Amino acid sequence: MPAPLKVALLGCGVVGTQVARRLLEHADELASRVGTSLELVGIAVRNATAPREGITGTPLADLLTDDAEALVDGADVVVEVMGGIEPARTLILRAIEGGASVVTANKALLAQDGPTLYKAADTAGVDLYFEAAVAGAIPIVRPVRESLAGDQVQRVLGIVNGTTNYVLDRMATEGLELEQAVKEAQALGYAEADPTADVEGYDAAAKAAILASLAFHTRVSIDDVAREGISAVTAADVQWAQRTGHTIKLLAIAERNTSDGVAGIQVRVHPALVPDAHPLAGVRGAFNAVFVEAEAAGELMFYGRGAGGAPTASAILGDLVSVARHRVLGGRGPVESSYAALPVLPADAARTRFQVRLDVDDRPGVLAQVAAALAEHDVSIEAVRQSADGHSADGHSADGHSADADRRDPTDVARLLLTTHAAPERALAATVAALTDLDVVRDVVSVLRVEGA
Ligand SMILES: NC(=O)c1ccc[n+]([C@@H]2O[C@H](COP(=O)([O-])OP(=O)(O)OC[C@H]3O[C@@H](n4cnc5c(N)ncnc54)[C@H](O)[C@@H]3O)[C@@H](O)[C@H]2O)c1
Ligand SMILES: N[C@@H](CCO)C(=O)O
Ligand code: NA
Repeated sequence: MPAPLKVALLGCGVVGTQVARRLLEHADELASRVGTSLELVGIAVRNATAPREGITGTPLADLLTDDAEALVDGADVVVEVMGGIEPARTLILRAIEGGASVVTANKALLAQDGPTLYKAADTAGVDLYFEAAVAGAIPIVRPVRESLAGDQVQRVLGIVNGTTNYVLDRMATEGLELEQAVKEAQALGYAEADPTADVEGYDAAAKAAILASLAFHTRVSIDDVAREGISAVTAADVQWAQRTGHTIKLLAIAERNTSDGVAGIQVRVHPALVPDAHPLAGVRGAFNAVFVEAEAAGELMFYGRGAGGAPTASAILGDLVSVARHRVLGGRGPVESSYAALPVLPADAARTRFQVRLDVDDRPGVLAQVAAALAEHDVSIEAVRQSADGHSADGHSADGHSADADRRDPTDVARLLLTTHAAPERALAATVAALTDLDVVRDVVSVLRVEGA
């Protein structure tokens, strides 16, 4: 057998602990798969003497060090699971320049500065692998980067944040308001104490940028992603979605599109109504799924656990075996593919269907005025549903935050639910402004995009 490969682990938190344990527990099998043994030479942490569950009292404790730089120097493979931009970026670049291959789970860094890492890896002739950075355990980076390398991806629709999927699922199944569901997610350890990165869609936007770069052979950074989180989604939105045969999901969307004659791509993250018949609607709890539409392959769906120590470690160790095999047998994995350099089109040019809920005066001619406002902006109505007095059939208030409407005589209020045909986002924004200005419209209660239809 060739000489053992020296593996340096940066970070020993949720993911790092599981990577270290599995490296130790499955050492013999991993050696057989790689063609030589993987020797964990050290684990860099902030405080090497602090007690750690799963590490203290095991042989792994002796490997802890707070000198990450010294650990990186001399390693054959560096596994970065510390997270954050710095010092992760500097350490990864140091590893690459020293000739080590790198495996990272760091979506934030890749979405902000991926090209710098790719370029360094290319110059040094080493591998940069990152399966764990998108949708944890689910193989999606490799399928898009390799299995679909001969196809033309048209669209990627992903549920790539487990925390928000759990929150929306609890709102749908238990009728919880967002705040209660987020508290539950925190109690279960899905959401952080500060849930902003998940709830406001930043985590999903980083993953969307990475997926879009791979799918469309184009550099896409997190700054190119139009982002809207789930903080405005109410229990009433979720109930109305259910009544119309939809489920609300936070989607990461990357698609080919044309705007003003320019062919490019659009990348966005926002809550959307997904028809119950679509496979993404059935993704429950904290699970993730990525739905890919490709020219020749057709529709594909990748499903599984997008987070958690052991599932994420599975993706890391798969990458580790791959890059280690390259060091044993020669050769390299894929390098950055950004030849297409497609323009990232403005977010307001995206074409989608919309569902708009309105409280209007319940009297003759109102529907005609509403329809005229849509027609004026070239937005075509697919369906209209009306319920009198703003209350749902089951007798509960269907809105919950329209204080103005509640103060008026409820008998002269009608709730309209309009579904549009596909329309450009900017036309819809203009339509909503026009509807808000109409005297007969009391409140535009919610506007939600419909995807996957
Ligand atoms: N937790 C998940 O389910 C999950 C899923 C997919 C990807 N990821 C990614 O994996 C990475 C790690 O996530 P985690 O949940 O294990 O994080 P964590 O906070 O549990 O662990 C981070 C570890 O890195 C160490 N660390 C941080 N800064 C350091 C520094 N400056 N010097 C030395 N050590 C330092 C900490 O001591 C800790 O051991 C992140 O990039 C995250 O986005 C996590
Ligand atoms: N916080 C992420 C997991 C790490 O990407 C999620 O909820 O899916
Ligand atoms: Na993955």
